[in-house]
Amino acid sequence: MAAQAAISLAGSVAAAPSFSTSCVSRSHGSLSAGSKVVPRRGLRTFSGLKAERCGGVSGAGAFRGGESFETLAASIDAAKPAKNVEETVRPGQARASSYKVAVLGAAGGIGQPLSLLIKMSPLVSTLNLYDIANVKGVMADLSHCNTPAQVAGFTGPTELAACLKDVDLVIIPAGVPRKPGMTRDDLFNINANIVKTLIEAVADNAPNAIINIISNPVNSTVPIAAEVLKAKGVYDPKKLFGVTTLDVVRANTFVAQKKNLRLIDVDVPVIGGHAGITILPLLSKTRPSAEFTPEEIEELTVRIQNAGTEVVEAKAGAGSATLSMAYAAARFAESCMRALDGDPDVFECTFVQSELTDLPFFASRVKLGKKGVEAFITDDLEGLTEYEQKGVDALMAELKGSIEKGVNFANKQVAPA
Ligand SMILES: NC(=O)C1=CN([C@@H]2O[C@H](COP(=O)(O)OP(=O)(O)OC[C@H]3O[C@@H](n4cnc5c(N)ncnc54)[C@H](O)[C@@H]3O)[C@@H](O)[C@H]2O)C=CC1
Ligand SMILES: O=C([O-])CC(=O)C(=O)O
Repeated sequence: MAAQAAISLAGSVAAAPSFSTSCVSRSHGSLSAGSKVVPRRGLRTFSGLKAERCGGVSGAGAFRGGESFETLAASIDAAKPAKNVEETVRPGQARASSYKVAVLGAAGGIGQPLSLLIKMSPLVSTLNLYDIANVKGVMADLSHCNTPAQVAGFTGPTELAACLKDVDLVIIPAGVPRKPGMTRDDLFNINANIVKTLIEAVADNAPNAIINIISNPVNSTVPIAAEVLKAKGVYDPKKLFGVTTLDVVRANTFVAQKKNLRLIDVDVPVIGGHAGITILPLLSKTRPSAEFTPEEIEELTVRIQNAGTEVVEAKAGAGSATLSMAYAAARFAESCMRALDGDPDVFECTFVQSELTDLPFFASRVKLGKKGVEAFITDDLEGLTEYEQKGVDALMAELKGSIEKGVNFANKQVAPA
């Protein structure tokens, strides 16, 4: 395992107003058309998703349609459109930065709103949508938005390679969602195969891409992906991410509500994994600092751990979180692209290969850089309260089992390289 850099927030990093919350606060934290744009160090915010580096796009959010042609043109890839591409604006001159993104499972409950949010990002030049069905309609629909990203649709396994060719970022929300009464692990049998097949194609066609895995159970699908990539000889642990951003988004929301804080100011790190008790919010590390009674800690922790189930039950058989997940995944994708783009202040909690605990994978706050994970933030795990330490101790066995289940599944299926 490669040695991992670790950063203490007490050091230089701490001085930077760098956490997701501060980024959100600078960008006003909402998608409302009335959001103001707050320039910072010459960079620009965009659409409430914390995209502070917008590749030459002027401050106005592109989704509002008020931007100039020059503004749009500056962030369009001047390269020839790929197969199935429908241009939404005329190609312009060189852009400062833009990325090619693929969403696998793009026609689904998460995939559609996520693709819309990605389409709104001025960091994106090309948006490739893949699903086993219904992509053409989603592509036609999205391609009418007058934002710079060029949309292309790809349907079924024969078009998967073309979808993935040379992409910088692959986001995977493909797979079945829960129904009431199910655990995330109940999705394993179907989703493990889906993720394995998709990651094989990623390894073959976009071996250098950053990979964001949303498909559940994340605690197992990420280890599966790692094993598949290893077998293909292209595993880079710094570039494989399980998306746990929704846990942070929920923690921030619930804490702000409980403590009557400005929603966009709150930042709560969430560590461990992404299922039940493996989701562990560190309320003692809340920023701005807040006091909680033991009852509040118990209530908030349990609510954050069960928030996915709260949505599954409210949807009563119609699926699980889609809109909040799309928001969270778009935020994480933006963070990855900002980091690729050289923004030095990008921090997110995410489920990654890690040496912070005895487990091979663990969700924690990391610093993202041009090559993926740049450093692990060790401060969050230091000085835990007794309640939090008990939470860590309690989650280890379940998380270990889920990781091993994924690894065993993958190793039964993939031939060594
Ligand atoms: N990481 C997280 O925080 C969260 C994860 N999820 C997970 O995300 C996944 C997707 O959820 P939804 O979008 O609500 O489900 P959905 O059923 O609405 O959409 C899934 C999409 O995946 C597609 N799909 C199925 N097999 C595929 C394959 N082999 N290749 C490409 N696409 C394929 C389907 O056609 C469908 O369009 C579920 O596993 C769910 O549990 C959901 C919420 C939060
Ligand atoms: O609960 C689910 O099945 C979907 C999910 O991961 C979440 O909403 O956190």
